[in-house]
Formats: sequence, C-alpha cells, structure tokens
Amino acid sequence: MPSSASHHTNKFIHGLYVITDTKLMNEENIIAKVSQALKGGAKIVQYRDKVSSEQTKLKLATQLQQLCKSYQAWFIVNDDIHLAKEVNADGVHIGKDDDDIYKARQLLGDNAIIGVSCYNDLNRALQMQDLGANYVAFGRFFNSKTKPNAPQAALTTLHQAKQSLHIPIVAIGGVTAENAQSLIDSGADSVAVIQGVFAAKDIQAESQKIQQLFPTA
Ligand SMILES: Cc1ncc(COP(=O)(O)OP(=O)(O)O)c(N)n1
Ligand SMILES: Cc1ncsc1CCOP(=O)(O)O
Ligand SMILES: [Mg+2]
Repeated sequence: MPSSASHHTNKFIHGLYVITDTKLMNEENIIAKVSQALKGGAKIVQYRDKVSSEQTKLKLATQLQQLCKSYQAWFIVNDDIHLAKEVNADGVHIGKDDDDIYKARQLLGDNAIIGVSCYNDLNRALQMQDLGANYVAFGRFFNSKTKPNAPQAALTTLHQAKQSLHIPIVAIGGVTAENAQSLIDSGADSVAVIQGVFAAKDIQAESQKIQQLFPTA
C-alpha cells in the first residue's frame, strides 16, 4: 500500500475497517486500542466522536493520524470535513446529515478519500459514484448495539451493488468475525466494525480473525 493518499486509488479500500467509539474507549486508551486493531491487520481507521470537545477531537485525531501512518493504514474522519483537513487525514466519511460530497471534495482536494453512507439505497450509491465518491457504505446489515436504529440493509443490495458499481463497497452494522464472511461473499470489499472489534477481550485477535477472511491481492 502506498504511504500517502496522493498515490491513492480506489482498489486500496479493502479489508478490515475499524471505527472508534466513545463508549468503548476514552482519551487514555484510544491509541492503545486502535494500535491493537492495527497490529491485528486493520487497513482503515475511522475516528468517530460525537461527544468530545473540539480541542480533544483535534488532539486525538492528530494522534490517530500519526499512528495510522506508521502502520500504512488509511485514516478517515467521520462527519467533520474541517477536522479532516486540519489533521491532514486521508479522507472523510459523510452521511445524509453531514456536509455534501461537493463541499468535502472542494475542501479536501482530489486526493482525499471520500466515503459516503448509502444505507440500503443503490441509486444513491450510483449517484455518489458519479459525483466522485471513493467508496460507498451500505448498512446496517445486522443488529447494531452502537446504532440500533440505523436503517436495515439487505444482502441482495450488496450483490446488486457489486454488479453495478466500480468503486469499493463497505458493509457496516453488527459485523463480527462470525458473520463477516457472508458480507464478503455478497460483494463487500471491506467491513466496517465497532463492537465486533473494540468490545472484544482480545482486540488484536478479533481483528486478525476478520482481516484473515479477505482474499489477499
Ligand atoms: C464506513 C461507515 N459507514 C457508514 C457510516 C455511517 O455514517 P452516517 O450515516 O453519517 O452516520 P454516523 O456514523 O455519522 O452516525 C460510517 N460512519 N462509516
Ligand atoms: C455508524 C453505523 N452506521 C450504520 S450501523 C453503524 C454502527 C456500527 O457499529 P457496530 O459495528 O458496533 O454495529
Ligand atoms: Mg455522519
């Protein structure tokens, strides 16, 4: 994998994508926990924090960016395009309530990875692909403790997405080492996980179990 986003191509969104959570980690242990996931083989890390102060978010995002760089993993900021810019993240993840893709691209530039939530909506994914999204995410596929009310997505949507999209596809929502294979078999290039990794006793081992499910290029 290239060490800088300037060499980024879509094919590198592949494998285990872990997302931080403010209930499962705190300022004191977030770096240790994400390090364990990276040691287990995680390829992409998203900083998702809807509660901390701007100052704390800036500090943690800066630390995570450096950590990901040392593992040659992509670092993505959730929701906040300005924070992504400020810490020189590899990219941003945006959903329907966040800044739109035009604004994100304008601020972050051509080399940024912009991922967009598409829930269970293939038409939205096709539109976002046309607008320059670097990956799309579908979900939630399973029961999610983190976001129980996220809209449900169907495995058939993944199959259809695989046939009609040329950008990478991420699957999210209640993903575990036990159910990730079904998503990969249905067309997911990557699975995004919170509880399935960070609520595990052994974060590194659980990450490894999931990452091993992906065929190596
Ligand atoms: C990889 C990935 N997929 C989906 C989401 C959800 O984004 P969004 O719909 O904006 O909801 P919040 O995460 O902001 O609550 C995601 N964050 N990452
Ligand atoms: C952010 C988000 N969007 C859809 S489900 C979800 C939460 C994923 O967390 P978990 O892996 O714990 O279900
Ligand atoms: Mg969002």
